[in-house]
Amino acid sequence: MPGCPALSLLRGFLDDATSDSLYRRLRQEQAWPDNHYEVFGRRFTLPRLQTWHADAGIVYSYSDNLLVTRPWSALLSDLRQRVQGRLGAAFNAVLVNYYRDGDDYVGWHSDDERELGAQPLIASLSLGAPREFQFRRKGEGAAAGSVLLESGSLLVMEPAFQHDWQHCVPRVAAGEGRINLTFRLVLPPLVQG
Ligand SMILES: O=C(O)CCC(=O)C(=O)O
Ligand SMILES: [Fe+2]
Repeated sequence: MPGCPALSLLRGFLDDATSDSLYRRLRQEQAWPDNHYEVFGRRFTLPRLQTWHADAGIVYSYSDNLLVTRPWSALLSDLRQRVQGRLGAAFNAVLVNYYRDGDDYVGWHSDDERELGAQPLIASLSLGAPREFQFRRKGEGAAAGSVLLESGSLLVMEPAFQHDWQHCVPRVAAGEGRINLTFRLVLPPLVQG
């Protein structure tokens, strides 16, 4: 992708009708939790709704601190199959983000928790309203570039992306609802580096 060799975008990974119906079903079926959390005795509000689903036995510090691990629904399993089939990669967990409107966002971060290992491949499926995804090199202040994530697109974050770059989905005026699913492979404790 222009501006970032560690990102590639598969536009139209799912067609519009499929993406639209998946967005509606997920929005209804996910049993979204409240976005107020207490971590280490401090309350905070997450600026979006989230659910975390993983294979049995998977332990992830991020989810431990914040989220209950849920099983895979039939719908989520089906999406995992499709993404795995397309990329020829295995995933054992998915973080589902629901941006209710343009006020919901995710700030600058890398998905570089140690449970993902040194070479984390992360596949990110977007459904619903398009949102801008920005990226910058670690240690730099300004975005180096951005990409519009449209419904049905699959953004592939190559391993180097989490190592060298940060990303965010900023607030936007008058934005509509969007759901994003990031498929991850959480490594068992013994092989964490
Ligand atoms: O919503 C997106 O496109 C990105 C979500 C994200 O960065 C994450 O879940 O770690
Ligand atoms: Fe992320």
